[in-house]
Amino acid sequence: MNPRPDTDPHDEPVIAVRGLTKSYGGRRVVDHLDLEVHAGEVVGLIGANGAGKTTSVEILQGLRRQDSGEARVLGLDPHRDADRLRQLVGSQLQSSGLPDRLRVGEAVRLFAGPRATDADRLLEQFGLAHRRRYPFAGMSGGERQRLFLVLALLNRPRLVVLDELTQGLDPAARRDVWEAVAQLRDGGTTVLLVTHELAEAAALCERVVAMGDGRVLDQGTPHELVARHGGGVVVAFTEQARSDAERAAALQQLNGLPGVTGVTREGDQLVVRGGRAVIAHVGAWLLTTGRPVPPDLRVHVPSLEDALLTLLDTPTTVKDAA
Ligand SMILES: Nc1ncnc2c1ncn2[C@@H]1O[C@H](COP(=O)(O)OP(=O)(O)OP(=O)(O)O)[C@@H](O)[C@H]1O
Repeated sequence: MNPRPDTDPHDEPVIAVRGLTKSYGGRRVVDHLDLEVHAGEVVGLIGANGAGKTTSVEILQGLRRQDSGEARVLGLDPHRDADRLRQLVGSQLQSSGLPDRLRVGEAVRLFAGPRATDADRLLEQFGLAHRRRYPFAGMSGGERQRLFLVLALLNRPRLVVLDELTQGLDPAARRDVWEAVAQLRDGGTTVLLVTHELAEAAALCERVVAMGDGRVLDQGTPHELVARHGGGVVVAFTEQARSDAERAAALQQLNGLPGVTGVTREGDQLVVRGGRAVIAHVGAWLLTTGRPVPPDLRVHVPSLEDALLTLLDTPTTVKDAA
């Protein structure tokens, strides 16, 4: 990742949330949430449906009010200072829409405030310069999302909030939008990204906050979360041993390989678990012992999805609103 020149560790956080709580009809959906985002960070908020991500982000944007706890955005109160914050925060909300007949150029003029940057440059940057005269209805899903990004960035925001940016996009359009967010990240913009796409969080975010039941379950770099909760690497294959003795010897040898934390037999398969090095060592073992590469050789490297599933599986206590 590129250095973030405007990041000063002594700066007040761009987002500072302490003990944030919100209930709907007696059910607590945000439960003493603590969250900090610093200048220049790209932070991903992930979690199951109903974890409270959107509610939290809407409180930060002054669209809802918390029951208790403190939220500061750029040192301001999102509810009391909503007007000032609107100038400073660029938002792309979950169900963004524009009138069908509104053209790209018109949308940009409509949304431009006193702090607006060069819209032509932004349209160019996000590959929409040739679409200026297009109506919203005529744009593809990817183009629409890129237009929302342009509109979110138009007034030179100090924070950009993106909620389900790539929902419903095909893989190519998603890639385009990811690239656009990577440009923001590399330009030093502070981004809070709410997403279900864990590959998106892993690709774009330097820090990921996993939420469940309105609380932070854990946070860290994608790599840290995978290391803590993803479970180890698994290498599985059918061992073609000719005798019980040969099978037992194979098991013992595999158990002794560097980084191996366990070898189990599952049906005909041997399942070797451990750190990443296990992939290389099992491969080397197969070759040096003169074995052919097993046709069913399978390697599973844990992902952010594995980590989140483990985190969400961790039992939480049932709670009622106070
Ligand atoms: N206005 C509302 N009135 C009542 N319940 C609500 C309201 N808004 C949200 N909820 C409920 O609060 C819970 C948290 O919703 P929220 O949208 O914040 O979660 P989320 O993590 O963003 O979920 P998703 O990933 O599905 O968008 C959900 O159970 C939702 O149904």
